[in-house]
Amino acid sequence: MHPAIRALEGTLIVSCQAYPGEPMRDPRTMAQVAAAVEEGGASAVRAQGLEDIAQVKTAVTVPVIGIWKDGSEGVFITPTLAHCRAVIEAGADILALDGTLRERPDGLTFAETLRRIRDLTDIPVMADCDSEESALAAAEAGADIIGTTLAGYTGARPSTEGPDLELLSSLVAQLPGRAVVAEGRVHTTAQAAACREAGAFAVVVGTAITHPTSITRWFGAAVQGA
Ligand SMILES: CC(=O)N[C@H](C=O)[C@@H](O)[C@H](O)[C@H](O)COP(=O)(O)O
Repeated sequence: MHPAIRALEGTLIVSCQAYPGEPMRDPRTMAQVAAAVEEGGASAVRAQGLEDIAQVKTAVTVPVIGIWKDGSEGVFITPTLAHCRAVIEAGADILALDGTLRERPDGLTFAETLRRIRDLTDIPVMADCDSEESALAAAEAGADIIGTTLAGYTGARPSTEGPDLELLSSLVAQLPGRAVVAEGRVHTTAQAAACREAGAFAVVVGTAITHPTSITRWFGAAVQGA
């Protein structure tokens, strides 16, 4: 296992993202958020977009997992080899990309994309998967981190209330010694602990830590519903 990945075992990774048109959508803001979660003990941060990656890199000492979301439908998380190259050039320490079996805009498979990335650099790669099939294929192709990031977002798996623990447990059992990371809908500390109990190598939390609009809505609904 890559030493940078080994260091993440048993830790919390925090995703720092703001969405198009939102008040916090500013690379400087995301860099401050990233610095704040580092102070809280995040072992790595996940940043979206080339400017955010570059700014976040200046604000933290922990590894930056870089993605580039292009669009919001189909394959949109670092969807092509060109996006991968740009994320690497922006300074990401770990490259994350769509790890599903869906057709990609440039026609390459995940495995072909990974092979081309390996020709360029040996930085670790995280596959954002949506199912058992895609995760096993990404592992076979040599991804350093297998994430459950897209489970519940592509139709391959139902969207569970919290993290997809069934998928997580199954991957942990089938991929011993590999970094199977829980990501997606981890909204409470209990759910984060449940992911570790299910064998997650590490846990990524985004919305519940770094997206105040969503968190406010959750609390607002609780207050109004009480
Ligand atoms: C499906 C998709 O586009 N997921 C994205 C991936 O980077 C982000 O929007 C999520 O916030 C991230 O995965 C963390 O998940 P959560 O915010 O649920 O803790």
